[in-house]
Amino acid sequence: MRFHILGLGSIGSLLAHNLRRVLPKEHSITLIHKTQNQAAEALTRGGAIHVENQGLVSTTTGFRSEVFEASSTPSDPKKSKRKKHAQKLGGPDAIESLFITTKAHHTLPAIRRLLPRLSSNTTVVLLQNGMGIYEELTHDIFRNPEQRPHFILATNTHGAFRKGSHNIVHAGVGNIAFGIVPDPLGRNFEAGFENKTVPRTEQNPRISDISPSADDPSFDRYKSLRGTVAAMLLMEPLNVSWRPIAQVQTAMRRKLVVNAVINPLTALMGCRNGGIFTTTAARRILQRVCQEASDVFAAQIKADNKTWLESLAADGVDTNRVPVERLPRSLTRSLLEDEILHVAEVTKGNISSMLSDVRRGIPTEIDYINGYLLKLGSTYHVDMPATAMLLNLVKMRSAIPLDQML
Ligand SMILES: CC(C)(CO)C(=O)C(=O)O
Repeated sequence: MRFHILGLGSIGSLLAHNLRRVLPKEHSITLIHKTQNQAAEALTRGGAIHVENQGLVSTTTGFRSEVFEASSTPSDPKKSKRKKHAQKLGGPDAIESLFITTKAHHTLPAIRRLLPRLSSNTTVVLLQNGMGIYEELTHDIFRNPEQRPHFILATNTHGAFRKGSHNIVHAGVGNIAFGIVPDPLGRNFEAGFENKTVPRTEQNPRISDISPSADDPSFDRYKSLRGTVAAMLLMEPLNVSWRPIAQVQTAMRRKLVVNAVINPLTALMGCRNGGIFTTTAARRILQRVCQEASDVFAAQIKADNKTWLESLAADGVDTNRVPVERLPRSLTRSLLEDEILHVAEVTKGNISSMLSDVRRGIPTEIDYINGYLLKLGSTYHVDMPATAMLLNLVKMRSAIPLDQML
């Protein structure tokens, strides 16, 4: 199979390295570089990725490389026509499995440029900070559910940073949890989790629920999904697990709130993650944002329940006995606070991604973090003044140079 990785920051490179270690050589892994310069630079280093973990360095080679700028410009109609043709034939330009680890705001433009190479047989894995990217993709690009690629949503707690362009330090070993977005054609990928014939502890996901075998008449449609899930589960050093999509969404919401507090505060204060919660003032902000986030998640769940119960009632079901979803305990204010304090402690030496973006003068992911929460707030009529204040301050921090020594 052919795997492509878009976004070669620390997490993208860590992923590429671990994939290369577990996949036999006949499966190609292509690193999509942003510029010719970056690709050339990688080549001078033999195309290798070095990962340091507790002082031990391991190296992988054998990657293919592509340049995003040159190979994917949609303004060349001839090229794009060729690619469409190649893709129809399952040719070398078609992308089978695409891991996206770029900044959230780069996703849409990147997907637009790769579009001629994607089809409903492709699998796209979104492994990024922030939320709302999948919703934007389906709203703006993949409007027809039957023609969209398979999507895997993943959340990551590994800590890694770059020490030079292809040297990555795997500083904090965490985990990656992923779930598969339900199939528009109705195949139940999560049947294994719901198997009532075995005890709860044995209700595990099964690759065969994606596609039983090569005899499956729809094998081509699900081949890349099957291959991508299998490859992800092989990456043991990254502690990858396949979970029900609802659980992954809860994990993503928790991570979102972590990022909605730690990232803006560190970017505004210019301190490491461990430096923020040393004052009661910071703890007050922490409590407010967690309360707002918890309230908005509860309002969203309540509204979803209402819509669902109304549709059941319209079908004549007695909805008084139907069990409804409740706010998971892990999304209550106090557990969100505990999680944020824990993450700040275990990543105390980190420079957050938002502080790093502000320092480099590049756009932050604030619109996909606090901005996503605020969109939920306006949809479900929940006031979120502390979340909004952090968003506005980060926008100011990006726009106005600090320490002007007036
Ligand atoms: C968890 C945290 C805050 C670690 O630095 C992070 O995800 C980030 O910096 O974006």
